[in-house]
Amino acid sequence: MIQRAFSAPGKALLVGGYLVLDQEYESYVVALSSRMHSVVESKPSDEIKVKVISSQFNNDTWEYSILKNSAGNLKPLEINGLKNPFVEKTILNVLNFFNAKKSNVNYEITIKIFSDPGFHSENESKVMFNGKKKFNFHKKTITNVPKTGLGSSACLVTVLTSALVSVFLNDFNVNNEENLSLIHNLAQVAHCQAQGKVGSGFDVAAATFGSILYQRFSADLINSLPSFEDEGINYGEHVLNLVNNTDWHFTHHRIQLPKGLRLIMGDVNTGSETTKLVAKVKAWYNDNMPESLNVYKSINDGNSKFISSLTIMNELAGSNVEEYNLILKEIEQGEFKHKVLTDISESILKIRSNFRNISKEGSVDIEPAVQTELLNNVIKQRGVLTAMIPGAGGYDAISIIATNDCNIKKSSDSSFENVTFLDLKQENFGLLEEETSSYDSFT
Ligand SMILES: Nc1ncnc2c1ncn2[C@@H]1O[C@H](COP(=O)(O)OP(=O)(O)O)[C@@H](O)[C@H]1O
Ligand SMILES: C[C@@](O)(CCOP(=O)(O)OP(=O)(O)O)CC(=O)O
Repeated sequence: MIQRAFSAPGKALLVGGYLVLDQEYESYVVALSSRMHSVVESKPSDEIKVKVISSQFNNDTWEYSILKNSAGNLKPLEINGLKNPFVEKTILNVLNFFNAKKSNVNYEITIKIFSDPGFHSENESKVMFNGKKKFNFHKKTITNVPKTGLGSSACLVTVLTSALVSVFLNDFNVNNEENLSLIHNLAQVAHCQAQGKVGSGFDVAAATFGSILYQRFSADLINSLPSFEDEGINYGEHVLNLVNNTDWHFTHHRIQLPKGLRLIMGDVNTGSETTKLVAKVKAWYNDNMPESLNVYKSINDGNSKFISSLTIMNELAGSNVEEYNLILKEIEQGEFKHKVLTDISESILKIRSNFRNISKEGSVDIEPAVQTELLNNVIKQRGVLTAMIPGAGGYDAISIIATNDCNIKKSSDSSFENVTFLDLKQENFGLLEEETSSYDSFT
């Protein structure tokens, strides 16, 4: 019996919301310290069986036997009729990929999934700690526990893909770029199919590669895959070709917040539906061409200035410690004189004001008035460099970049009453291999 374990981080899109859906624009994606985990056990067998257990959610279990159709494709069938499209599409793509590679896929595989507290509401959950890791156990099934918006499905698909790949690829190594790219490509395909749409994929990219500057792949890559059910199609061959032999032309440059700064995430708790927001913004964009293109260009100018200013800060932290410490002091004192600080703060204000215009013109709550008021109060606090609504915006969350010593979390300001500051930090790395013993005693 072989055992291995993997983990992948959640995400926050600090700049690049909506624009990242277009291949032309660059976005700044931060990986977060909340991780999803998979622990995989496998043994050779006469038939393929895959069991996925998510014991934190009322012992949710999905058990698949595999059917071979007339074209030789492998189709997972949940034996109790239970549905988890993310699990099913992951199994389907990984199995058919390795089947097309002529690898032996005859294994009995059991994968346990664990998810760090940040992904779901902690209400009514019971905390279990085994001395190494802490997980919340809920009385409800996964679909009935409210999410916080860190991208649970992308992390699930990424760690599940890694668990399965590690069974079929003996020397699978998360530090090998080629292996990482295999996980990324397979996970993007499965995630898009399970979601029923091709999003920008920044969440799967962050789960795999960590904090990155991200520019998307072309949606056509995934849209051009034939349907699994198409007659006479060898689906695995197509996946193999797409995943292994196609250049995806996407960017994932590693980034890191400048030294002395940290990310604070505030959960606002009401929630918004990304799909509806995206549909409204697309409608606004198309109805308002060519002015809408100018608005996007203006947002992109803000995004680029934000990104290049953080690069300048990172460089200064290495090359001129004295000047850098003065910059940090200016943030602490709330008096921005250095150009890099005024550039960062102005770039985010510019992005926000453009999104407020889109919100008004397109009747879409990207930065609703309550969030504007909240962010305006946040950026007045000492130690705060800037703050924004991450991702699609709406009523979900706010992100704050602040100094390590900033104590906004302890502020008694009544405008922060409805904000829950999450116990999270920025994380550099994406997919990691973990010690299997870290999960001992969790069932
Ligand atoms: N810990 C988990 N165990 C099993 N399935 C999970 C887990 N976390 C997420 N999922 C799957 O992902 C789905 C949520 O995906 P989605 O609605 O896209 O939310 P998110 O924005 O968090 O990715 C769940 O309904 C379930 O199918
Ligand atoms: C609008 C977007 O560009 C960003 C959405 O970011 P969120 O972090 O809000 O995402 P979800 O987890 O999917 O709700 C859509 C996209 O890039 O797919």
